[in-house]
Order: sequence, then structure tokens, then C-alpha cells
Amino acid sequence: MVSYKDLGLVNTREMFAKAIKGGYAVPAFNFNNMEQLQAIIKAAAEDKSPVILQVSKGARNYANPILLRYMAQGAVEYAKTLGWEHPQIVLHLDHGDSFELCKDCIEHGFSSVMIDGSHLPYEENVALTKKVVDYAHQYDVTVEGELGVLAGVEDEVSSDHHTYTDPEEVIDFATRTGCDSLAISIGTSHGAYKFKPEQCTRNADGKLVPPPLAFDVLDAVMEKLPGFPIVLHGSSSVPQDEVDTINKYGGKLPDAIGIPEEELRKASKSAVCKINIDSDSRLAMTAAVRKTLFEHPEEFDPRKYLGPARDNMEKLYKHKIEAVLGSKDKAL
Ligand SMILES: O=C(CO)COP(=O)(O)O
Ligand SMILES: O=C[C@H](O)COP(=O)(O)O
Ligand SMILES: [Zn+2]
Ligand SMILES: [Zn+2]
Repeated sequence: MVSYKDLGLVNTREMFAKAIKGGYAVPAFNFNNMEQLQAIIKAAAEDKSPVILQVSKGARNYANPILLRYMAQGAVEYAKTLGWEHPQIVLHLDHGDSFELCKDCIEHGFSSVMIDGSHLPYEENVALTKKVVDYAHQYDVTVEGELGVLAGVEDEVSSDHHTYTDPEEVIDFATRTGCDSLAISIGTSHGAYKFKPEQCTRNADGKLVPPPLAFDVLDAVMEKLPGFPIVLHGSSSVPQDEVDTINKYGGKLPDAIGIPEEELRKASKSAVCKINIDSDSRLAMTAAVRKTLFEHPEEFDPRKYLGPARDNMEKLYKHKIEAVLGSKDKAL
């Protein structure tokens, strides 16, 4: 058993309370490799932003649980070399699908876990989430639960419709499970195709404009649970310049569309204190790799194309911290 406290990591409790009080959201960036981790830490350290390093089940299998634990410990030490004297870094299991997986992550030094039971019948979601909370809280590890199903994602039955969170359920769920934060469904979804073209309108430039998020549902949840930490999944904005670069240099991402950043800025000022971003990082990395390889067909040193990818991701992360979530200088 390795405690996250021995790795210099923190859990989300105080981080979220500060974010809600301060009217900003904490960036939750997924990572699967060294370059993503380097870019996240460099952006957070230089911007003195609290940050949540998210690891999905797939990422943990890809990178290896033992390696990940040391990468997270190294991330804290690396942050200090960048002048971040007291790093505020969380290592979080994203979309945990079983008690056993959550338990294993806690034993490997995770400071926060999500147990995603949103696709289960309500009472089963409550029971599973409570079981994880009871175990995690013994080690002061914080737990994210979920109510409501996001459309078209791998972790919820592959639906192509949203099941918005029912505000009438949130008090019962939060009370009976004891979870520390709640992921809700208000119209976001995972991946780079968050809306079908027919769900969108077009602006004067012919660009697809997605339907608004269900802020009425968010308001109703906040009314039921004032000051309770709320999480938004599926919050990548799918920057069109990165999509255009990918498509220009051999990619094929037709009609890719995300969440408008102004909607995320609005959400960040509410009790939404954690915003999950993975797809945008993937797009930034892929765009830089495709462009570099296209422009330098002679190149076969991975550092020559993974380096620009790392820089492009760092630029993206800083943009999210500074211009969208408002978490810059919130972890001095
Ligand atoms: O919710 C996410 C991770 O849990 C990521 O969402 P995106 O696919 O919008 O980046
Ligand atoms: O929930 C979705 C996250 O983006 C993680 O995705 P993944 O399961 O492909 O690693
Ligand atoms: Zn889910
Ligand atoms: Zn998610």
C-alpha cells in the first residue's frame, strides 16, 4: 500500500472548496504517456494552477500501474524544479468501473477515484459508490460519483442520447453514498463528435453551432446541493484549427465538434469545480505529429515529432487554464 501523501500528492477536498469559493474550475487532464504528463505539469507549474492528472482504466493498462505511480511521484518533483514550491496535484482514476479497480488504484497511491455507476440501476449505483467511498475515506482518498448518462460513450451503454441528471435524485445520492463530488449529465459527451450536424445550427461563416448545455439542470442540481462539488465530463472544445491541421496532413475527422469555451467559462463560475479534458489533448498531439512528419518525411527520431506534440499540448493546457477555467495563480 502506497499512500498518495507519501508521493506529495493531494486529494480534491480542499482544492474543490477553494474553486467553488473562487469561481473557477480545476482542470482535469487525462494522460497516457510521458509527453502528455510533461506538458500538463509544465503548464500547471508555470501557471501555478491546481491540476488533476486523470488516468482511465485503459490508460493504466497502456502505461502500467507501477510505472504510473512513479510517474506521478516524479511529476510532483518535476513541478518543484519548475519553481512550484507547493504543487497542488491530484492523481485521479477516471471512470473507474469496479470496486476492485478503485481499491487497486488507492493502494498504488491515487489520491482520488471516480466510480462510474451511472449506467447501473439507481440503487446499484448508490450501493457501489458507497462501497468505494467507505473504503477510500479510510485513506483520505476522495471519491467522484456520477448520476446521468452521457451520450455515445464507451463507459455508458452506447446510447446516442443524453439522460440528463435528475435533480430530484442528487440529495439522496450524495447523502447515502457520501461521495465528495458528483459528475452530472447536462449535454456534454466524450470524444470529438459531441453533436450530430442535424442537432446544430450554422453561423454566418457556415460553422456548426451546437445546441446549448442544459444549464437549467445544473442550476436545479446546485439548488438541491448548494456548494457541493460538481464535475463536467466530455468538456473538450475540439479546436477547429487542430482538426483542420489533422485533416490537412492526412487525417480524417469530418464534422468534429465540441463544447463552446464560453459555456465552459460560464460553468466554471458555478459549483462546477472540475472540468474533464482529454480529446483536445489528443487532437493537439495528433496535429503536431502529423504536421511534423508530413513536413519532414526524412525524420525518424521520435523526439523530433513528439517534442512539437508536447509543446502544442502545453500551449493547449495553458489556454484552458488561463482563458477557460480561470485556475491560473490559484495554487501559489
Ligand atoms: O470526460 C473526459 C474524461 O473523463 C474527457 O472528455 P473529452 O472527450 O471531451 O475530452
Ligand atoms: O472517458 C474518457 C476518457 O477520455 C478516457 O478515455 P480512454 O478510456 O480512451 O482512455
Ligand atoms: Zn459515466
Ligand atoms: Zn469522462
